[in-house]
Amino acid sequence: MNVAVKSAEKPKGEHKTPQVIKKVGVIGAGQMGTGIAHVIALGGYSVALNDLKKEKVDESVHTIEKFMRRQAEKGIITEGDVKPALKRISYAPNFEAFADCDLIIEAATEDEAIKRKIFADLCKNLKAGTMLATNTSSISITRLASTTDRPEHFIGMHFMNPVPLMELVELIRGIATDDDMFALTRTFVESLNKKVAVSEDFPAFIVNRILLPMINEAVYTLYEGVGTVEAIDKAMKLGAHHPMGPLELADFIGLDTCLSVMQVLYEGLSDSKYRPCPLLVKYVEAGWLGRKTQRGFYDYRGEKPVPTR
Ligand SMILES: CC(=O)CC(=O)SCCNC(=O)CCNC(=O)[C@H](O)C(C)(C)COP(=O)(O)OP(=O)(O)OC[C@H]1O[C@@H](n2cnc3c(N)ncnc32)[C@H](O)[C@@H]1OP(=O)(O)O
Ligand SMILES: NC(=O)C1=CN([C@@H]2O[C@H](COP(=O)(O)OP(=O)(O)OC[C@H]3O[C@@H](n4cnc5c(N)ncnc54)[C@H](OP(=O)(O)O)[C@@H]3O)[C@@H](O)[C@H]2O)C=CC1
Repeated sequence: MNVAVKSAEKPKGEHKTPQVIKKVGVIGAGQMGTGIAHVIALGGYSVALNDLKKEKVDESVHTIEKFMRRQAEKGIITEGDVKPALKRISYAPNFEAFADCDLIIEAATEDEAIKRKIFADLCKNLKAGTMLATNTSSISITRLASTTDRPEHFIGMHFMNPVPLMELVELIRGIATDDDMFALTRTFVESLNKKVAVSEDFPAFIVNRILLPMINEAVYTLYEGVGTVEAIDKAMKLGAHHPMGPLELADFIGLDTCLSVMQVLYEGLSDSKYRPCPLLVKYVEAGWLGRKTQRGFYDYRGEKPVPTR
């Protein structure tokens, strides 16, 4: 489905918001870029998926196919939806491949330097009306927008993990994001059957301002010996009805991402309550990043996950 909204006539020379989104570029084929490409392709849009290595994109498309077939088996989508959706996903070997995109969603590593470099390199390859979005969990939209030639057409579009199952997308306007852009991206997100929550552009927005300090507190609970990994996750699943324990969730998100978000909160709000737990730092420094490296608070290399502490 292509999304169109009436956009007010722009004075000549300004970047004109395109009135129709047909093709979307996605930068980063990790767990989030993979999920974002999945739902956008199913939404009827063409998707150009880029990562540093082609193998990552190949792996991503394989994962998308696996989960789409599962969704079809369960009747969430039809068998007939799968092939056309997969056909709409192409490999973007470089940013030139985004020249005909109407929207680019950046979903690379949660590292401001990486994101700034991506946006600085990206814009010269794009047509005037192409809009930009970032899936960042926490970093200032206003600051990232300032690295581009189109801050008025830049927005935070924060999908939740796992993207195909989570209904929410947080929309975060930078100080310059214009009304047309906001309206168009809201319509686009809703065309993916997602629900929007609007956050102001402050560190970690709404979800992660609340969720990540809870996860960090769970790591402190482990660090101080209040409970074991197993006890902490069991307590919160059975005691607070969380679908995943906080440490299991941290492994699912990625401990590097969790640490990055806590650092953004700590630096951005200058409050010691956001100090990342030293044990979280240790796990990241060890390269034990959770599911994506097969080891974090749990070891995933065997039959079932085994606590590592
Ligand atoms: C840093 C940030 O910004 C962090 C954020 O994203 S904030 C949001 C963080 N995320 C959460 O809090 C998620 C918490 N966890 C949950 O809600 C649930 O455990 C869950 C939705 C992830 C899984 O649901 P579940 O009921 O436990 O069952 P589960 O079996 O794991 O998955 C249900 C189905 O979804 C499918 N599924 C799982 N992951 C999938 C994926 N990535 N893509 C597509 N389908 C998927 C599976 O196929 C599964 O079906 P089958 O088992 O029949 O194949
Ligand atoms: N994980 C989560 O639960 C959620 C994460 N987010 C956000 O989404 C973004 C991605 O997170 P996630 O998918 O978990 O991270 P991953 O580490 O799973 O994936 C990031 C991908 O981006 C690639 N990458 C790094 N630099 C570049 C570049 N310059 N150009 C293209 N690709 C690049 C990485 O490659 P390589 O590994 O080779 O460096 C990796 O494949 C982050 O901003 C994160 O905060 C948002 C919601 C939830």
